[in-house]
Amino acid sequence: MPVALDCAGAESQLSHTPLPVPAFFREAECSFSVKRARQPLSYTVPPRPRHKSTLTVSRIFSDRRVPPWTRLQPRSVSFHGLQRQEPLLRSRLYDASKRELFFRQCFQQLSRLGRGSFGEVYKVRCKEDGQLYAVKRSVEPFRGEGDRQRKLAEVRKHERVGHHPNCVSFIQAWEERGQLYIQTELCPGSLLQYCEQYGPLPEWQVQAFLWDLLQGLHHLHSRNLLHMDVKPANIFLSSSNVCKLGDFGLMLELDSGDLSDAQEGDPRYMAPELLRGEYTKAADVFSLGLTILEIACNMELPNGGEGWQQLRQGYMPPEFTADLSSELRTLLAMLEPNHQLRPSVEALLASSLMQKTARWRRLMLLAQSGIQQGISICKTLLRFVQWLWNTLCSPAHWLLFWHRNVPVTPPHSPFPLPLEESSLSSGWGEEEGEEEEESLAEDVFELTDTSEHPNCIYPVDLPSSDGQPGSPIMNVCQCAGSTSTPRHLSPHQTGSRKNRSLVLQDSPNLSYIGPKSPSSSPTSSNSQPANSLRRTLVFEDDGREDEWEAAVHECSNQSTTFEPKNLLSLFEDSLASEEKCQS
Ligand SMILES: Nc1ncnc2c1ncn2[C@@H]1O[C@H](COP(=O)(O)OP(=O)(O)OP(=O)(O)O)[C@@H](O)[C@H]1O
Ligand SMILES: [Mg+2]
Ligand SMILES: [Mg+2]
Repeated sequence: MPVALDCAGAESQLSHTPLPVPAFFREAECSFSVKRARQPLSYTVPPRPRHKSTLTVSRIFSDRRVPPWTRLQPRSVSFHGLQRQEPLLRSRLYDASKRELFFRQCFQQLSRLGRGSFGEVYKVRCKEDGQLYAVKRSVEPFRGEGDRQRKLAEVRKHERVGHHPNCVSFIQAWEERGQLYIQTELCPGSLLQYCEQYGPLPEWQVQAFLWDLLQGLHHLHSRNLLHMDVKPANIFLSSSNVCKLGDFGLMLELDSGDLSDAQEGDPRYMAPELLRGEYTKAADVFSLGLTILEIACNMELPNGGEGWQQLRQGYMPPEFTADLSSELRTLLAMLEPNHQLRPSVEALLASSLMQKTARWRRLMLLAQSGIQQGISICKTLLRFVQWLWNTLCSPAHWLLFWHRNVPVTPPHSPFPLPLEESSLSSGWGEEEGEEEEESLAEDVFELTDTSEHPNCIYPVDLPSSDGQPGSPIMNVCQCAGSTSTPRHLSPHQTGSRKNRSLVLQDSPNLSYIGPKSPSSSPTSSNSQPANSLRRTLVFEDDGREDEWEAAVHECSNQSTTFEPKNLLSLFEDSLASEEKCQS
């Protein structure tokens, strides 16, 4: 029969077609993957806040009223007390008559730490107290009052958090020319960066971090606050490796009763019930559970799809979790799909594993702080001894120097020089020098540090008696805004403070015109007054002595720790004494 034949033909055709294999839930493990080396962890920028009420812009009937946020003076932003205060920001370093921003007048910008959806974060040094801080500055000026209020809300939330060792501390906030600045404690890095460097983390460290974070969450939850964006990028590490919750931009205040502005954080860490609009403390517990799974198992968390669904249905891929201890796996009940059955922060802290961790973690932190204090005491003592040595030895050195009437130059001197390298830094000691070195490499701001002038030339050492070219004569560093920039700075000269200091003779742009070459004997330059040493340098290509003079003058005026004139006069005196000796 034709029909039967047709059917048979169709059947034979179909038999060659591969049948689709049903993808069973448990077999879809390929949705999970191990983190790829050097690929940033699950860092994604959360969605931008919804813009509900941007001001209407009419070109015909423009609103001529000046919005309050464009007021020139910086205003403190604080929500403490019943009424929002808006006093003028004060600092003894701030001069309102200058056009320069408060941020620039009172802080030295060292580097950019990161950028989020709200703003850019800078590592800064407060010029008033000399301490390092992080300052988050909103990228765009306020678009209107609604936008401004939304941004200012982060300040209110941060203020509500208060101080806790496991939360990033808020210092102050202010607005100026339509931009918001939030100054917080500086943390050396985030958990995201730490895992990129050291991941996968050993279990003892995961347990320690979990305990820290539970402490931080307990503090928030006890104040009816939901973080809503717990993830490695928003967890910061202190210098003693204590985890701190940060970035409170999406935080929800449960007692405010208004959850209309609630936003979900990063979808990778999002609790399933948030899709249904159920905002509870359990959502933070779920995000923390995923964070722990990620850092303990080196697992790339899915952004969506099958793997995303599985993790929210109580399935944990055994090939990732097999190596975890049974105690930690029990704590991963944080990933319970039903938020009502999910353990609370208090229950987790009461677990035997966390109780055990609490004991040794407290001891470890105590020991760490003891060691740190010991080190800082040793450093202070060392500095004191160094200072004592310099004070006691320097006069002896100079007495010897005068007695022998021999022009001993600093590089050949058997005594330590009173002028140390640190005196060229901004004056915050050795560690700070190192910090700046690291930060300047990725600087994004115009540097406003007056003690450091790129492109300015400082005499730092006297030429050696033999006038060998190896003797350091000048220290050249880069200067913002100066026209005297050496044009062909090699990358290693621009890279760091130490590398930016280079011997003048090696500079392609500078040469001697007075004592023609560095190898000429010092006696030949005796007739030249020491002050004219300044004039012995010109830029080879265009000989802009005036600009150079001006730059040197400006730098020597602004530098507080370094006095080139003293050294030059010393040099002059030594030459004179040598001349006398020879005659
Ligand atoms: N206190 C701090 N110490 C050190 N680095 C910080 C600090 N605060 C922020 N950062 C860095 O800046 C980045 C962005 O900061 P933050 O997450 O607070 O900004 P955001 O604009 O709110 O970002 P998001 O898009 O996550 O909301 C962080 O990922 C981190 O690298
Ligand atoms: Mg963030
Ligand atoms: Mg944020």
